[in-house]
Amino acid sequence: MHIAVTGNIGAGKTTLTTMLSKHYGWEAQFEDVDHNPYLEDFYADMSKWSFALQIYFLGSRFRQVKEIRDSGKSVIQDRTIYEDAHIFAENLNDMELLTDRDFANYSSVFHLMKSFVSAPDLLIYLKSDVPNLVKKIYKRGRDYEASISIEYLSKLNQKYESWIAEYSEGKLLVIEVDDLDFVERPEDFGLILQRIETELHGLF
Ligand SMILES: Nc1ncnc2c1ncn2[C@@H]1O[C@H](COP(=O)(O)OP(=O)(O)O)[C@@H](O)[C@H]1O
Ligand SMILES: Nc1ncnc2c1ncn2[C@H]1C[C@H](O)[C@@H](COP(=O)(O)O)O1
Repeated sequence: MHIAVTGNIGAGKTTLTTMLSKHYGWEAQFEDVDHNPYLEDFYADMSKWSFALQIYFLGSRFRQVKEIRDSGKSVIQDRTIYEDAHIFAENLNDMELLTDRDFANYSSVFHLMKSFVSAPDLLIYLKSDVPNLVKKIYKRGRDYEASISIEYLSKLNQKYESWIAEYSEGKLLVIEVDDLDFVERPEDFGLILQRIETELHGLF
């Protein structure tokens, strides 16, 4: 079984992925952030590093998808390959931080990879508004993320909303995280578990 958690920067994906992995005994796959060779440079100069970062994330995410398929285990994945292309790369192109030529080159590699990728059995979208994302990014305190602008987060949120509205690759669960505190309130975490179990009925 393949479960994926999707959502904007700071929505709580890593936190929820960790909690669900412990609760259900699913293997967790996290994003390549701490050892990412481009992320810090990207935030310092997006236009210069956007193509290199996108190719890096695409490769890293494709490797994860392959591992999930080969392992035969139940895996929960923190962010999907779809978001790299449909949210981040597209947004960078819209913002003219990724040239049309580089975006076309990137997209052709992405579409080739996508033909080898199966959608997760369940996609859990953590929906959050920009002020709450800002608070959580600040709380997490990664120095290089201090330069993330409200404009950047808002554009990403718009992309998420459009992409989720059209998502039809598999089961989808939308969780409005701003109304919940699944970290401090066990009853809120319980609500999320209930909704997951309803969606995955028959697969457990
Ligand atoms: N429901 C929540 N309640 C309180 N703090 C949260 C919650 N979800 C996430 N956080 C905190 O917000 C920050 C960002 O969360 P994280 O899981 O890293 O988000 P993401 O992986 O989506 O970027 C972390 O400091 C985390 O502890
Ligand atoms: N494809 C991506 N392009 C640009 N930035 C990305 C991409 N994937 C992840 N990121 C960034 C956003 C955050 O700064 C870190 C970690 O993501 P998070 O949503 O906090 O788990 O990587």
